[in-house]
Amino acid sequence: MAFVQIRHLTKRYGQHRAALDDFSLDIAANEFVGIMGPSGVGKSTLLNIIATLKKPTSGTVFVAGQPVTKWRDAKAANFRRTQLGLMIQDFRLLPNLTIGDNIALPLTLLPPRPKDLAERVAQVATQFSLDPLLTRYPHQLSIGQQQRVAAARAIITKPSLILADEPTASLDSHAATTFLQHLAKLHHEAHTTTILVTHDAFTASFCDRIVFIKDGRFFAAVTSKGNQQQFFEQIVETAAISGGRWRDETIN
Ligand SMILES: Nc1ncnc2c1ncn2[C@@H]1O[C@H](COP(=O)(O)OP(=O)(O)OP(=O)(O)O)[C@@H](O)[C@H]1O
Repeated sequence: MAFVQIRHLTKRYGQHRAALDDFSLDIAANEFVGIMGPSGVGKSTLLNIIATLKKPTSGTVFVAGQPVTKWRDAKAANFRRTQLGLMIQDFRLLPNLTIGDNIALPLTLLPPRPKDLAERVAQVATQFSLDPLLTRYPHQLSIGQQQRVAAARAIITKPSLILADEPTASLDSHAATTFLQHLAKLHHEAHTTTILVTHDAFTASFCDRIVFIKDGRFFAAVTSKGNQQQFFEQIVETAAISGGRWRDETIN
């Protein structure tokens, strides 16, 4: 059984055309899937529904066989806290906490405080090359470093599912590459399942499979055969035939 089963999802905002229109997809355990498509086709809506932050108009998302989109608030909140690692563009570190304390936050907000907290902070800091920065404060870090702190914070709970929405959008190409290398390495070491939304073909080339959405529906999928450059070219070609209004930097 697929780890994430997306079944006939439709989402309407008011009277507008459906943002998602009977969208279905299976994602295997330990798969690293990218969701791509032109602006406004429903990518963020899809991720927010999987994250239980938005309710679908109809359809269901199952995670590990559980109908998470049917759950009420408290159960959904518990799912987000214990199972999900959310990486979003607007990551908000707390300015008055050190980097170490920011990373530890998901484990210190509610008691009990894990006995191995320091080890866990050290471990995720190493995964994102943040070891020398743990006693600094957010304003002393570059945006790329801050984004890696947010990623470390997202994975310290050992989530089974990582959802990332344009996590490299505010980074320059060097910082974005570093971030994606860390994410891909983490993905393969920790055996998580990752769904990443992006409009950028280079970012997408770090994934195992790319699913293209068009007008709220499945359009196409391409799978990596191991060569990142070839996969990148395949992604660019599929993006080009999918049409729509892509952001400028997608296909260059
Ligand atoms: N809260 C909302 N209220 C009304 N319409 C919305 C809302 N959120 C999204 N939409 C509309 O739903 C459609 C899909 O939006 P969504 O943000 O999911 O697309 P996207 O593919 O992530 O776009 P982008 O790449 O530009 O971020 C768009 O037409 C958008 O205007």
